[in-house]
Amino acid sequence: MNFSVKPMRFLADTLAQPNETPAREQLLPDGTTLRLLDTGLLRVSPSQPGTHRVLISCGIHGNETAPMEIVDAIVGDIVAGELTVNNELLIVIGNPPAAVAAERFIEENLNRLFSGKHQSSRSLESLRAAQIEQVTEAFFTAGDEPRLHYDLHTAIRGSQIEKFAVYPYLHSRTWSAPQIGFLEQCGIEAVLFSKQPSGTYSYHTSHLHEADSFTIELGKVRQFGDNDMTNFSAISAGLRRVIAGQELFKQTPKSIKLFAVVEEVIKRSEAFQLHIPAEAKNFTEYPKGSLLASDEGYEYRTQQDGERFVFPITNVPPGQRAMLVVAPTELDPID
Ligand SMILES: O=C(O)CCC(=O)N[C@@H](CCC(=O)O)C(=O)O
Ligand SMILES: [Zn+2]
Repeated sequence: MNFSVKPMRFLADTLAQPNETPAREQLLPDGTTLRLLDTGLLRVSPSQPGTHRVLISCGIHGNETAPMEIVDAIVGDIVAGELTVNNELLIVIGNPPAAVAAERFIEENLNRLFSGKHQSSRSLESLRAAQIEQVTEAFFTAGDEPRLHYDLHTAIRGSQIEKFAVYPYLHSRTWSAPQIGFLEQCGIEAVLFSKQPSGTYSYHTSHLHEADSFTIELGKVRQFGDNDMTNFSAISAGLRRVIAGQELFKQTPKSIKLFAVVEEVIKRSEAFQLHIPAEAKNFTEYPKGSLLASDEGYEYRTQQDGERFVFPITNVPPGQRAMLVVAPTELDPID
């Protein structure tokens, strides 16, 4: 272990050595310890135990740069002594080689490989998913505090609702009104409730570790340096409150929009087609009976007025999700 006093530059160091960053440790004057476990995997421990164990991840898709810049600014402030850490923290930059290549992934989509789905291949992303699962398990099982996971992303398309969260499928657990209230304070305008298990990182931590977990979409994908960081002040401030132990999760949701996923459209074959304009934005609304997607022996037509599409994509292997269809839901998270 290298105990060098050279201050950590988390994102720059990660991108400089995306396949192998030497482990190192840095002790701050207030007793906080930063331990770089491996490339893009940083554990931060306060000198006193906190109330929560907090996982913040970004760069699960390498071209989603704004989340990495948000997280890097947070780490920079911790290192500079400008943000006090009062909760155990794990920070993950998911796919550094893809970030260097400015690509969503190198061999396959990392965010389809969690919950053991990485076992069926030996791709770079499969090995990384296995490593991230191990580090996550060690982090969450090291204490009994409630577990939180915010997985930050940006979207391929523009969106009528720019900032939204995906609540992973909860099985028999119920959603957390204080968490949705917190997300609303962070500038998140809508929450989508998933209806089935998936290979995403947020589903993995939610299901296996019973964390309050979310995929958080913060706007459109842009290159490093092209992000308007003022656009992320509410989420940055919220995450900083959580890290500093100042967030009490007392806020109930007020006007955040809620959507249920009514259909997860899977690409079945190379005949798969989307029937939506290339420039149409996420959350575009369609009347009942509209054809949104077709494939061999399959059509998806909207089942009710007001259904909207999210994350449409044709360029995925057969068997993978090609689109979500969502509809406003009556669920009242304040109950
Ligand atoms: O814009 C897109 O099409 C994809 C943006 C993105 O990466 N979204 C996540 C959502 C994960 C979830 O459903 O929780 C993904 O597709 O992995
Ligand atoms: Zn993403």
